[in-house]
Amino acid sequence: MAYEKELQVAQLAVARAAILTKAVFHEKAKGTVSKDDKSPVTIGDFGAQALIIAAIKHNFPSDEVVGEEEASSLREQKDLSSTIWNLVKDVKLDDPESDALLGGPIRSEAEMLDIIDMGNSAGGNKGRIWALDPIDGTKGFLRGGQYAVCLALIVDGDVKVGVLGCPNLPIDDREPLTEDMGAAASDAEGKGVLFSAVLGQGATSQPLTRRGASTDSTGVRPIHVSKISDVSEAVMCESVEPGHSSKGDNALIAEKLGITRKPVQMDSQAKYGSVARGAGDLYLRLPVRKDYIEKIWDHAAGDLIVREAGGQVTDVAGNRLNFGLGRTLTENKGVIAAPANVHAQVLKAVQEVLNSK
Ligand SMILES: Nc1ncnc2c1ncn2[C@@H]1O[C@H](COP(=O)(O)O)[C@@H](O)[C@H]1OP(=O)(O)O
Ligand SMILES: [Mg+2]
Ligand SMILES: [Mg+2]
Ligand SMILES: [Mg+2]
Repeated sequence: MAYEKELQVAQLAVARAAILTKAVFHEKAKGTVSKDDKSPVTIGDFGAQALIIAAIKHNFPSDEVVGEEEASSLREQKDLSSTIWNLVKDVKLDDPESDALLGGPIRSEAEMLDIIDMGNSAGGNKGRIWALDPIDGTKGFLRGGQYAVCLALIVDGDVKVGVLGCPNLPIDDREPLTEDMGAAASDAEGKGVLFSAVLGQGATSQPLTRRGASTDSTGVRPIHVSKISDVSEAVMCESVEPGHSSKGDNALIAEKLGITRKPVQMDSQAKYGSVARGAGDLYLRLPVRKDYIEKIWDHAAGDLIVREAGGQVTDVAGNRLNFGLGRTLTENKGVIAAPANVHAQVLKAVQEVLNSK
């Protein structure tokens, strides 16, 4: 099968990075610093980026990576850098065979910083480029909500492989979303799911932990978007952060579609995963600020996983997301993810609301 090795490496790399993010999730001090754009980054984000890029470069040395984080602030803050190194150097998968496939441990703190900076590809529509968000939903991660470790392989501008590790979502695909899902999340028993897709091969879910090359049963299940026919019964997913997408527009769209259930708010691409397995029906992300351009690492894996599960993903104009234009989605505004049979109806309602403003 095409992209078999890429999928295996991506799944194991995300699972290994999630061991680190889960450890940081339970710590009070998460080593948070503020980036130039005022958004937070933690020791978990840096550590996960190092582990995942190391695994990619070990297996596919000439591939490029568009990663969210960079190491410049760490080179100036020795304490922070050594805290991250102390976490990174000890992380390994249960299964030695799988660990070896990822190239084993990173050798030194200096090498770790250089690896983090290998996420500096400019992106584009030529060649093999991985899009990496080591922790998507950092604000949720800090708040104790949902977050996701996100990795996708883009070849000549087209997403071919997508993997989302969601440590705080239920393993069970059938568990309904609850209104407080995004608020007090945990990674206790029964939590932690890994969503995956390869273009043309469908989408799956499986438990995020206790997996590896020698595990007999990895519990891989095919997933599908919901079979909703009456859109008024839809469960809508949206961001927690009011600055990331317009809740006011979502409320007007819901009203137009006759949706009466309150939207489920959760951070990160966990929303794409939830729609892909039919736990939620719709994911709407309408811009708040006209000047914000979405980043490819915030959407590449989720876009493929939803489409391979039978959904459709477009921007507010009805165009597919274009991942071949660099590090950002310069041609797209907003995101609408929905089962294919209701997407047109939802898009129409979105456009009516936006045009009436
Ligand atoms: N103004 C904005 N509009 C839309 N998305 C944003 C905005 N500011 C930050 N983001 C990004 O939204 C993502 C989280 O989305 P959600 O709220 O749905 O979980 C984060 O990756 C975050 O980027 P960053 O990682 O730089 O904070
Ligand atoms: Mg993100
Ligand atoms: Mg991030
Ligand atoms: Mg961030």
